[in-house]
Amino acid sequence: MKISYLPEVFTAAMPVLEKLEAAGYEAYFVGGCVRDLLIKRPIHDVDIATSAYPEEVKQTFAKSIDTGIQHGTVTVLYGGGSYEITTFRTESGYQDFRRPDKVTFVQNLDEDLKRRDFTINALAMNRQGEIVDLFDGLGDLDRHLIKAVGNAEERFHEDALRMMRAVRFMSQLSFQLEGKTRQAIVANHELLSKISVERIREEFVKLALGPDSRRAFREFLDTGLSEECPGLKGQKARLAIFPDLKAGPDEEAVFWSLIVIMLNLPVGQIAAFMREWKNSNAMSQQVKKIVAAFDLLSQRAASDFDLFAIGRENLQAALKIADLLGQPLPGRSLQDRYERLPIKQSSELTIDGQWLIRQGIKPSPALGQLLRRALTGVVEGKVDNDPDAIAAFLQI
Ligand SMILES: Nc1ccn([C@@H]2O[C@H](COP(=O)(O)OP(=O)(O)OP(=O)(O)O)[C@@H](O)[C@H]2O)c(=O)n1
Ligand SMILES: [Mg+2]
Repeated sequence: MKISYLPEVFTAAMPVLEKLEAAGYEAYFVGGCVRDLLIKRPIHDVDIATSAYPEEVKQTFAKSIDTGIQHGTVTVLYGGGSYEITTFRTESGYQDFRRPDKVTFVQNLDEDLKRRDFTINALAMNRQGEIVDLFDGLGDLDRHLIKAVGNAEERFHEDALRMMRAVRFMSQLSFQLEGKTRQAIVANHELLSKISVERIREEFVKLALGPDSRRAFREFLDTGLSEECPGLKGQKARLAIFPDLKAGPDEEAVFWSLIVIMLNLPVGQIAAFMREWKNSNAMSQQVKKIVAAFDLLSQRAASDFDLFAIGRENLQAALKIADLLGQPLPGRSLQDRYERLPIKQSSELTIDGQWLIRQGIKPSPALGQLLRRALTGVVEGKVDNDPDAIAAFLQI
């Protein structure tokens, strides 16, 4: 198979392949970029595999960075682009199910492709646009299958994260798991516990935000993978709501909030759960606010001040969650009410503490209460946002 028309990301990278070939080495585009080209997905970056050793790659180009030189990867800066160039390699050892004990460089592309995870990711393309397909990755692209290269058990023992990658690709590509690959995940799901949470999280979030996340999440539960994830052990029944959502989440904060809501976590446990997953404090704070907003809106009629305190973005996220869960909330009218609020931020209030002091109020808890009354009054439309009107309203 030969591709006649190549997108710009590839043509821009051609001189890199040419330079390596001119220096006497073999060089190919490999992995996700070739897969995405063939199924017409947007391509973010291209990866290059070569017979040149890292030192030789560095000698071929003027500018390079040792990004992962111990694994054979050099990042080359060329013609305004940046390219990861990895020496053909095979890996051996894998005592810990995540990193090869040693990387062995090999002299041909075939050996390199053999140790890759899935057939659809084990494709290479040369400078002429010819596809190298040793494991019928093209057939699996047609059949919409995620299938391990060679023996699935071996591939998952080499790197257990690949089991998460399998369900992540299901979601992103709307593919199915091939039978033996699926069986190998079921049989080996416990190996995932050896993998760092950061790496698992990255795949989990990609799964959640992919177009087919609900079906992929079902497999994440059914294969046992969820049992190896922070805070999800023994929670299959609760998480089983996810595949029945009206649609998948389209934002990370909405996704984590949904998980927290499905798990029915008390407010006090949200931060610890988010930390276990190595989420940022900012994400954790955002999720806490969205979940609190969702709880409030589900439990009682929100006042204008409630809406003000929730804020536009968290309101939208909470309403989105209610919609995905099929819990009817009067979303439109709540949003309309929010948009009609006289002010959206405390800073928009025309008075502040200093102003109250100038009116003769002493710095004290009472001053704070006055300020709060002024803010509530303005937000709820009981008084105009004007110092004179507020002074009369507060009777000062
Ligand atoms: N655990 C892994 C990770 C990666 N790879 C190989 O390395 C390539 C590049 O990896 P990566 O960029 O992580 O994944 P992509 O398949 O390119 O997917 P994405 O579009 O998310 O980058 C993969 O296609 C695959 O051939 C692998 O065999 N095993
Ligand atoms: Mg990639």
